[in-house]
Amino acid sequence: MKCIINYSTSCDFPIENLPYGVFSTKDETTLNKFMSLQSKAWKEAREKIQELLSVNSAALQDQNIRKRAFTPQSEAIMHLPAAIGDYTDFYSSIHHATNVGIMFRSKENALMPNWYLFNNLQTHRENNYYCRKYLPVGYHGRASSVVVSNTAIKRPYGQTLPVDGAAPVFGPCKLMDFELEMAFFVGGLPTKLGEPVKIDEAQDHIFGFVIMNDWSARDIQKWEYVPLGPFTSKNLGTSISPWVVTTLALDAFKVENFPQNPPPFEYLVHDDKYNFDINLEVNIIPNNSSVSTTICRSNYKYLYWTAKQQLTHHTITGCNLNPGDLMASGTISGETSDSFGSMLELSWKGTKPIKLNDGSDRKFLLDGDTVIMKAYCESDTYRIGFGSCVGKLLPAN
Ligand SMILES: O=C(O)/C=C/C(=O)CC(=O)CC(=O)O
Ligand SMILES: [Ca+2]
Ligand SMILES: [Mg+2]
Repeated sequence: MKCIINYSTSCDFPIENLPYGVFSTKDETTLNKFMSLQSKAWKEAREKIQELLSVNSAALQDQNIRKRAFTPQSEAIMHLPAAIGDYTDFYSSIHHATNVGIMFRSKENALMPNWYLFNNLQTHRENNYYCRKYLPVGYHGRASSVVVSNTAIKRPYGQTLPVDGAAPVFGPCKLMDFELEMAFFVGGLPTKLGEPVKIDEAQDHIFGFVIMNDWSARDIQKWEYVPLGPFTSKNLGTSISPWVVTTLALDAFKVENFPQNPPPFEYLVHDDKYNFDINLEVNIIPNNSSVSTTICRSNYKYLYWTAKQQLTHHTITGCNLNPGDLMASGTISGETSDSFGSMLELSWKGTKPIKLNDGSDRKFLLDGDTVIMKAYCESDTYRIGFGSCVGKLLPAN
């Protein structure tokens, strides 16, 4: 496909991508209505826009029409792509779940039996194909605190337990972290309460993906999470990138699913590929510095559970979905230490400081740090980028 607009091969948004977003010079305030159309309409819109943008199309040859049709990116102020009614965060990377479990609990109790049932004392890495993994663990997050990229995040106050067995203290979070995630927007007609979405229909409700930073206050989390899971440690702000890259654009980058052998319960089984080869990276720029350091390189394909399985499991009890709902993958860590998707794991609870290119080091985030997450797929001929998800950490009040 050749586009009417010139761009370099490293451009995130070629004609094969066509992400959707909302910016303030337009009348459209959210994409919920468009997301609520059914998947054949998403396909039709994409094909029409691709046709209009291709070099052979007559429609945009007229300079006046072009002026009306395009807004320079520099003049557009990006907003959240949708009014997010509900937001859920999964926990679908087995590497992340194991690492956090070891640090929050112990090696023996790292994963709960619902995530992973140990058959013997082997680790999951030795025993990966022989043990049972039951369900995509998740928690209902706080939709009101999801913000668009470039919104600053304030270090929160909270209760923490500095010494096991001693009394908790109240003060600013000392172990501020990011979580490298991707999230998908739910699309299609709203579903009805009491009517689960079948695994074969799940793809019709997955509109497209964004990059997500689930900012996490680790010391607050460790004290508060038992037994209902994370609460205030995760509602201080969750950042997403503004452009929703459609599942149609990602189709060319499908790869094998993570092996699930023996298979999960029938309602979660699907044979088709629904995993994506999306390169992910996290960069940190310290306060008053221009020196960026890439501290993590990971990939969406390391996730154990697919987005279809997440969505189907979410609705198995009859929970209803609305277009514009957001479902996040959970932190995406690979097996190797350079692919861990959080500071908690990269610095192994602060025991292994991370060297930055400006000479400083980090155990957790410092005030003024800017966290920049990027995601892209690459083929020989083009690149499907997600842009970036950026946030600066401000000091506590
Ligand atoms: O208690 C634990 O094992 C950890 C829970 C989380 O950190 C929740 C979370 O946000 C999951 C994730 O991003 O993978
Ligand atoms: Ca998370
Ligand atoms: Mg959050």
